[in-house]
Amino acid sequence: MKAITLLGSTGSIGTQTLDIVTQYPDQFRIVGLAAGNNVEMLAAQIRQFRPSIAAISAQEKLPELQAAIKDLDPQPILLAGTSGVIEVARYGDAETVVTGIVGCAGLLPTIAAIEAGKDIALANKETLIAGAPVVLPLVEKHGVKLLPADSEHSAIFQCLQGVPKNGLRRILLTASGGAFRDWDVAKLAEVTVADALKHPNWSMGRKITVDSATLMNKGLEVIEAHFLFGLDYQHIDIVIHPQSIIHSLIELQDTSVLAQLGWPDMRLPLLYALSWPERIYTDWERLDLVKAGNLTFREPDHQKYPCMQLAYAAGKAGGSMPAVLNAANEQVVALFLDEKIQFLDIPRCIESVCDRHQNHNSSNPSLDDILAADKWARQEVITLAHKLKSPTKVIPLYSTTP
Ligand SMILES: NC(=O)c1ccc[n+]([C@@H]2O[C@H](COP(=O)([O-])OP(=O)(O)OC[C@H]3O[C@@H](n4cnc5c(N)ncnc54)[C@H](OP(=O)(O)O)[C@@H]3O)[C@@H](O)[C@H]2O)c1
Ligand SMILES: C[C@](O)(CO)[C@H](O)COP(=O)(O)O
Ligand SMILES: [Mn+2]
Repeated sequence: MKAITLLGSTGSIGTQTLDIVTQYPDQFRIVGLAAGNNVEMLAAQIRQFRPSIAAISAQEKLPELQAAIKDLDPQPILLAGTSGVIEVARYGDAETVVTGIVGCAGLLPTIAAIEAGKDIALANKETLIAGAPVVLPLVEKHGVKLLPADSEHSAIFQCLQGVPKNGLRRILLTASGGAFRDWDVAKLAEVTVADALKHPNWSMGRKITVDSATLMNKGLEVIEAHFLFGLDYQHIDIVIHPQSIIHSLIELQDTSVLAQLGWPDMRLPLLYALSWPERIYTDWERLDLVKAGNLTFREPDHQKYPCMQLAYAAGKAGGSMPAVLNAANEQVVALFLDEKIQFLDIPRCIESVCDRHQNHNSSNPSLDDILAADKWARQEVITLAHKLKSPTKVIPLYSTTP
């Protein structure tokens, strides 16, 4: 039985992971849970899965959480704040930590888990995009596995099983095209938050759904693929595939192309990240190609979606630039979701902040450099937002004293 700790248990990735644990109680057990501020759902999860330890990031919610489960015997260790989430990440006999926290808030807990010798089922892409210069050496040093749970990177990882070293020539990342894939570019100036949250194929958290709508999610996934699979950027391509049945493809040195297909269901990549190298039987709906119908493909429109090229440029720049791109995106998406800026301001703000970082890019950033770049980028976006619209709050990433 595999012992798991789940970070971000109350979110889309978190609840789908718990669906898997519920379906396979003989295969998986929960050691730790961590959430942001959804105290009701976290309390219910603690009651159902009886973890040894749990944390809620929102410090002020701890008394409410304690009260909600005070009848449980034995009591789990209950913690709060960033330090509490970090403690959960490193705690006890968990073999694998599923990283379902959204954004770079997942970075410090993921590092703690790696330093505690735990394998990582990586859903939280921002952690790798921003933190790879620190995270990848730690993965190597501690001899842990970094198992992709993002659907495209899981597809690539699945296709790579059995491929000889140096056999990989090119990665083709598929993209649904997001909420506005059939919208005329002229109409993008007037989109609402509700419009952006209407993903055509997947049900996900708010931030990533906006990222899918701007195609920044795909740009981030290009950087994620670079760090996970070691290919340079000119060998990582994007293709629009509206049906989201092919979850990505790899081209081998002999030009053969391998693909992984399935219904758009995040439980499958999550299950594989937890069961690898084994495969677990499921009674889930099996793919029916006739029912799936036509599988179509088209070139990405870089004029309509500048975020992809911004991500390629940041990835190629390397150093602390991916962290700046990611933080600027997190902050500007938060402002968009707060209806403080317009949809088309998203790429404009990100481009401006990345431009201003060019002469300050740290080529081999330390963790402190990455955290500082992240914080700087968020503040820059806030400053820009003042020029675009009314003032707003900085979206805190983390407390700087873990
Ligand atoms: N959803 C998908 O299908 C999908 C697919 C591939 C990759 N991903 C990646 O997986 C990650 C999570 O995405 P999601 O869609 O699951 O997001 P989500 O639904 O918004 O859930 C985010 C989770 O993180 C928690 N959280 C937020 N800030 C936190 C903090 N400072 N400390 C601890 N927990 C915190 C939230 O807690 P509360 O809700 O309690 O505040 C929630 O449990 C993202 O990096 C995303 O890119 C998601
Ligand atoms: C589900 C998914 O893996 C989230 O990253 C997928 O990438 C979302 O679809 P899209 O192709 O980015 O719209
Ligand atoms: Mn994805």
